[in-house]
Amino acid sequence: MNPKNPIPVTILTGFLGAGKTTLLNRILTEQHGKKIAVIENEFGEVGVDNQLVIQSDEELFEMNNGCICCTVRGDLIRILTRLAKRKEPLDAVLIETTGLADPGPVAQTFFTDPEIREVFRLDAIVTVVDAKHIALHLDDSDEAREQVAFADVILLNKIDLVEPNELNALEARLRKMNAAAKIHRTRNGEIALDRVLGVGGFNLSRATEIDPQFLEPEYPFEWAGVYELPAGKAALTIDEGPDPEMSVTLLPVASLSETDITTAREAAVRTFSDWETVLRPGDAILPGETHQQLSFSAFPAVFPVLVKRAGLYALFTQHHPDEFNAALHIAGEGVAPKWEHTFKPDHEHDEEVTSVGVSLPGNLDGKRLNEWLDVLLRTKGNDIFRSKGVLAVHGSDQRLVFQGVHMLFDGRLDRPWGDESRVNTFVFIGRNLNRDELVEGFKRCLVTDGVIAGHAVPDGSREA
Ligand SMILES: Nc1nc2c(ncn2[C@@H]2O[C@H](COP(=O)(O)OP(=O)(O)OP(=O)(O)O)[C@@H](O)[C@H]2O)c(=O)[nH]1
Repeated sequence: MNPKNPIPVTILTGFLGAGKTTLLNRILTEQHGKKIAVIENEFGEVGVDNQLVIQSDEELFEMNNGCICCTVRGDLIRILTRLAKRKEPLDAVLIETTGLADPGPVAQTFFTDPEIREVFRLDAIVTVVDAKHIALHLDDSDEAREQVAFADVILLNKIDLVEPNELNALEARLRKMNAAAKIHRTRNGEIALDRVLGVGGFNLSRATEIDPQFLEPEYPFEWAGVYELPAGKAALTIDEGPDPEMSVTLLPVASLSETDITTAREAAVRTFSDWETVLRPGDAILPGETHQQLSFSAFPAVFPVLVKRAGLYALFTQHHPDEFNAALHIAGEGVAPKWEHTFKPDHEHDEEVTSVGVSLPGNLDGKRLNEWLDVLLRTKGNDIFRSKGVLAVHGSDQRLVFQGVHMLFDGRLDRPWGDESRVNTFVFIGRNLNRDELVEGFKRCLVTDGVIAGHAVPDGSREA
C-alpha cells in the first residue's frame, strides 16, 4: 500500500433510523466503478441490518460485538488492518456506525494509531439527520448532538415528511450547532456521490475545537495527583458532589519522571478494571493496586489514608476532585499535589436506551401482526425510537422487511426465502422497553393453531 496515497475513509453516522442504510444502499448500487469496503456496526441484541444492506460486490464487514465507538481499539482496528493487507487496492472505506455511536472515538483512530494512519485518511464524517424526528433527540441525547457537531457533511434527510418552514428552522438550528458543515437536503439519501465520498472535509483542528481532548486516549479516571506523604496517617476529605461514590487507587511512584508516572498510570488502568473494595467514611485507603470505591452520603466524608513508608504517591480518582471539593490533609492541613493531570474520561452512553431482540421460527399471521404493531407504535411510539424486522408472513414466500422510526412504519416484501428456514427476527430500540410484553405480543402474532386471521401484510408506509 502506498502511504503517500492513503485510502479515504468516510464515517457515516446519524441517529437511529435517520437513513444511513438507505444512503449506504444507494452508494452500493450506483455504477461508480469504485472498490469500496463497508464496515457496518449495529445496535441491538439481534442482528437485522446485515439483511437490510443490499447484496453487492463490495466487501461487507459486520461488527456486532458492541458499539463501534467503544470497541475501536479492538474490532475496528482489526478489520482495518486486514483491509490494509489486501492485494487488490481499495478506493474507499465506508464505516456505518450505530445510531447511538459517538463519532469522536472512531475518528480519533485515524490520527492516533500509527499503522492505521499510514494506510488510511479520514475523509469526512457524514451525518444523516432525520428531519422529522431529530428534534425529539437533540435535547436529550449527547450522541445525537455529537453526531451533528462533528459532521463535515450533514444530509438533512426525509425532507418529504416536514413542511418547508419547519425544515428552514431545523436547518438554522443545525447551522448554529455546526457552522462549518456542508448541509444538503435529501430524500431517501438521494445525493450525488461526490458530495459524500472523497470530499476531503475532515478538519483536525475543528475536531479539537469541539473536543480539546480529541486526540487523547480515554481513561477510567478523570484525575491524578502525586503527593509527598510522610509515614503515618493522612486523610482524604470529600464534600457533596454529583455522585455518591468515587473510585480511587493510591500507588507509590519512584519519581515524577514521565516514565515512572506512565508506569503508575498503566497500573491504575489495570487496577480500575479489577473488582472494587467498597470503603465507607472512616475506612482506610491503603496504597497498592486495589480498586477502592469510596461510598459516602454525609459530608464532609473523611477517609483516613494509611502510609507505612514515606514517599511519593499517586492518587487516581474516578471524578475530578474539584467536583467534590476533595482534598488530602496531613495533620489537619490541606496539601497540594506536586504533580497533577486531568485525563479524558471514558465516554458514556445513555443507559436508558436499550434494545429487545426476538428471533422466532414459524409463520406470522399478517392481520394480527398489523394490528399489534399499529396499537404498539401508536401507544408506545414515543419511547420506541426504532423497530425493524425481517419476517415470514403466512401465505407469502417473500421476506417482509419491516422498518419503524417512532410511529412511522413501513413494510415491504423483499427477496424470497428460497431454501432458508423461515425465521422472524425483530428488534426494538428505545427507552422503557418492556421485554416480556414485546416478546409475548410478537409471539401472539405467530400462526400456532392453524387459525389465520388474515393474509394482509403490513404493506407500504404509514403512521400508527
Ligand atoms: N419518508 C422517508 N423515509 C425515509 C427516507 N430515508 C429513509 N427513510 C426510511 O426510514 C427508515 C430508516 O431508514 P434506514 O436507512 O434504515 O435508517 P438507519 O439510519 O440506517 O437506521 P439505524 O441503522 O437503525 O439507525 C426506513 O424505513 C427508510 O425507508 C426519506 O428521505 N423519507
